[in-house]
Amino acid sequence: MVMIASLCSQLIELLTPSRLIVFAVLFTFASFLVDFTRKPRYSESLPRVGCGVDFVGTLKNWVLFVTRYDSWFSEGYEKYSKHGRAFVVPAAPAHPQEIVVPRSQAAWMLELPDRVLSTKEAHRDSLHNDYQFFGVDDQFPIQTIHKQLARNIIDIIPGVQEEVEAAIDDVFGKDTDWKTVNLWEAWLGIVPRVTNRIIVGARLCRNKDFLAAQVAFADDVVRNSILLDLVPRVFKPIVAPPLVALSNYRRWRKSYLLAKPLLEERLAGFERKASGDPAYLDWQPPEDMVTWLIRQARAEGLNHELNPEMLSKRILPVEFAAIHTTVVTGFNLTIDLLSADPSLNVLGVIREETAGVLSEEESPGSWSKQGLMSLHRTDSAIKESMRLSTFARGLTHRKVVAPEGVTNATEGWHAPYGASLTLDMAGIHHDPDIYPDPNRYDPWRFSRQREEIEARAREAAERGEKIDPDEMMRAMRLGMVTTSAEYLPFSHGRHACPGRFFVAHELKMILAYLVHNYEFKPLPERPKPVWFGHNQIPPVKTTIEIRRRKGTA
Ligand code: HEM
Repeated sequence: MVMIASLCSQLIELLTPSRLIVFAVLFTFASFLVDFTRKPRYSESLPRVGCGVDFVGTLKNWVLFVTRYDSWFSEGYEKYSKHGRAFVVPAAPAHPQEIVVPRSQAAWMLELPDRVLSTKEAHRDSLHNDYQFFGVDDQFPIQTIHKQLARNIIDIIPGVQEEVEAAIDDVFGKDTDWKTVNLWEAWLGIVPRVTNRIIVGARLCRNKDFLAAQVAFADDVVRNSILLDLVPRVFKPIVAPPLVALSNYRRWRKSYLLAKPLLEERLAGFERKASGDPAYLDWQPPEDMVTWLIRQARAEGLNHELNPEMLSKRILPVEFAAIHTTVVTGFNLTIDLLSADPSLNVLGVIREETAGVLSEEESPGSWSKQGLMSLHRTDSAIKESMRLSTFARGLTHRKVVAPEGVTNATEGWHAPYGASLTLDMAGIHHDPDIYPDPNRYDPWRFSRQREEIEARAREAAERGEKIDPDEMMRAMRLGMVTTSAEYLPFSHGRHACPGRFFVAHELKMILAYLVHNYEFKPLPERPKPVWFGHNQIPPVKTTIEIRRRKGTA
């Protein structure tokens, strides 16, 4: 006993604060090394960018990843991707390095089945889903959006238009004097509300506390992902739970309590209608994601899905996928439009096009799907901004989940289980061989091509001829919702964003309402974003000068 006590006191004497610090640093370093040895190893034949693969090079890569990631990609794009070769780019310390697949092999990558290359597992690793979304699998709500959103788009347009107009009036006001507005905050005032119109419906989408909790949850997911990327894998089960409990859990709980009455009411409505309650025979639930989730769970007999708590957790991944992506897209679009070449009169052209179509709608002033789809120039201005102003280096990530790995037959390299594959969206979008003058915002880049093909078709028709059907097909494929290996903001292939049809309508309605009801002062130059690892931090302090047009209030 005496011996143990004396050993303990000797130990305590040894543990000075400086020794404790050294011990913590060594332990963290050793953990990174253990992580490193467990990471997938790539073929020697794959070229690499960054500071090298030896010990010192790896350490440098981990540190410089934050500031050099974008330039490493650019270097690799020029040296390898443009020549149809894959290359390896360093990643954050806790992640395997990424194999950047060239555009010429995008089809190969995207057509491999999910049991070989998984989107779900790639997102799970990058967002640390198991911790951040409370271990609730995200595939059920993702399937709901895939199956239901595009199918219901015609029915949701009137509600979305109503919400767009009310949100913009609230954010920018009806005062006809010039005022200065923070642009990021403005988009945060519009998008979460409009998006939630299709997630939780008209009542809750206007509840400011509910929206604030959802936005804060999404912010926390992003921040925690960045932090957890820097933590060695062995520490994650220790670090992640308190981090998530302190932030994500609190936000979710707040949004859950606010949504609970609505969710209970909706669940009861379905129950009572199904049980033949006479008061509910004519009851029709609003078409929103809550309804779609309940319908899908009932159809599949998934009773554990049918409670308010689960429903409120199910909407979290969709809120996350939908809100910040749309906010940053709308934000970039506004600064691209306001810093565009004034001689193009972009806002004037959009005003003219949207006014023309809106006045010819079956119910003038109310958008229809057909009307929105015929806004070719407005579509082009948005699409061009999404091409130019990429907010991440790439958005298409896949993880190798086949135990035997995957072999690329074209080049002969092998990617083992756990390897990470990605497409270089920013490299492709800024390649002059694909998009001439790629760094210029050319709002009519896509509509010009469409109009040229349509003009040729008209001239051919006048001569009693037809143009090549492939040409007409090409014109139809120039819209912003058509994805391809050359246009990747919504990714491409079977996991391409299922929200893009809604986003296209939403952004066009927002833009139309803004240009009809407000005037803007141009920006002298486009504010610049900053790269942080694979993401861009938008210039969120940007302000714009805006005033309500007289006679529109
Ligand atoms: C401008 C706004 C948006 C952009 C740029 C965007 C982009 C993307 C991208 C790049 C992906 C990844 C696809 C892949 O891994 O291959 C994705 C997935 C997804 N997005 Fe969007 N998104 C936007 C808005 C939305 C909205 C509004 C919703 C829902 C209302 C939504 C729902 C989803 C879902 C559910 C997935 C997962 C698809 C799957 O894994 O199969 N997104 N989005």
